[in-house]
Amino acid sequence: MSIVLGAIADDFTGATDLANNLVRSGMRCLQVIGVPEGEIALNDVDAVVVALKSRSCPAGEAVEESLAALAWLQAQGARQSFFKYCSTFDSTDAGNIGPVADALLERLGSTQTVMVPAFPANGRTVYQGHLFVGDRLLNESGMQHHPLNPMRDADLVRVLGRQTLQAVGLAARPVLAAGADATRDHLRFLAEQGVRHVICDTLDDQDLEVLAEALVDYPLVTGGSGLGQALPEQYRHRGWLEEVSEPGRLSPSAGSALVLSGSCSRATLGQVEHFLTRHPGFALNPLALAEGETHLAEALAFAREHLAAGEPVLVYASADPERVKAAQAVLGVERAGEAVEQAMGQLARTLVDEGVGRLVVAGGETSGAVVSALGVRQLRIGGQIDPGVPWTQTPWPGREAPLSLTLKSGNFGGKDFFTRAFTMLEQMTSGEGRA
Ligand SMILES: Nc1ncnc2c1ncn2[C@@H]1O[C@H](COP(=O)(O)OP(=O)(O)O)[C@@H](O)[C@H]1O
Ligand SMILES: O=C(O)[C@@H](O)C(=O)COP(=O)(O)O
Repeated sequence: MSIVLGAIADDFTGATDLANNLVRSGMRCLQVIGVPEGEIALNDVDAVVVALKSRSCPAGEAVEESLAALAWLQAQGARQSFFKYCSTFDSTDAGNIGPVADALLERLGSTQTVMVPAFPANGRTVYQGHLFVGDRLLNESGMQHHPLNPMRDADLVRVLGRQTLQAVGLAARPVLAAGADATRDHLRFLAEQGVRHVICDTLDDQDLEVLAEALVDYPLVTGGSGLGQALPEQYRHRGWLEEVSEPGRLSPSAGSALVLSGSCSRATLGQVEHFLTRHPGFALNPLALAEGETHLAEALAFAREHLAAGEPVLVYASADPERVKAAQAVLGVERAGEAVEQAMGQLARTLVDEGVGRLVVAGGETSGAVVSALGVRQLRIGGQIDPGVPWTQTPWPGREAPLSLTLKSGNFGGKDFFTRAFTMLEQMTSGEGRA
């Protein structure tokens, strides 16, 4: 059976975010980790999201992996391709959004794509090409301190212009306000001028609907998960989707509850603080991790003791910008990040093997490290905890219950996310309050 949408996500939390919105809009969606090596069963699947860890790697690698994902998705008959990146446009002047979008367009033999990072439900909007997080410009939102890709410019036409040699244009709000036909005309006009990448303003869900209608025939669209919320309705109009009930049903969960947090984003820092007022937590220090095995062994011992007592436990490296800078000053940006990511991967592997069955991971890169260490290949998408963050499940060898896993984008989720996630899983899997 052919799929309708083939998506390539540049990180794992972003992939579940997109998959979550597709499921909520009625698509049957499978998330795979990396490009599948062989055949996989795609009966009753409308969309596949291939999760890559290509946001912060060298641009050449990101291009190569994204093209491999595209080839696989096309082999599954995808009618439309979607390159998913962060709603805060996480990238640097070296890429990877520009180089990957250029390569995908070229491979698809297409001349234009759009950039729609907005996710209004989570406060990400674009006006006159400028990205806002809530009421702040991107470069004043906290994202200017991101450990790997500090976002110091909110003007996306300018940001993308530094990542590609191709012409970058804008579809501004007045065009969208005039409707889908006017938007299509504007895009065509820009294409005639040789504009390959069009940054699209988006203030609300209605703008996303206009964009989805104007873009349903584009071979490639790019952006955040907001567009993923609006496209399924257009596929339905075309008769490409069957009506399904409960696309996001989960199985009963079991096992102890662990939170691993490597995100230093503002929302996560608040969630860590909130969790620590109620439950135990161990703070990982990247400098101590780089010195040898002792610090990690202490973290493991701490987690084991509290998990054995039946408590949910948090292990976190999340720290404010000053502490992140201090660690980076000694180890360098990459080594500091790697030290934390490696530790998170080892903690996850060991503790899941020992009986953790419900795991929340905060941070995109961190989730990539954890999911890779666990060797997870596919995720079934369940109900939503907060916008952009669903519970997911994957079979776990030797256990009847699957491993329940949440990959939380750094900046998503309410203050009580870490505690509420476990309560909501209970409700979702016992049949009450399914999202
Ligand atoms: N205390 C710290 N010092 C330096 N780097 C850190 C620290 N804690 C986490 N990191 C690194 O910061 C990066 C955070 O990125 P990520 O997990 O994608 O979070 P987010 O989703 O907020 O972007 C990871 O590479 C992580 O290992
Ligand atoms: O679009 C988004 O904001 C998210 O889906 C996403 O990609 C977040 O990435 P991280 O904050 O790095 O988890």
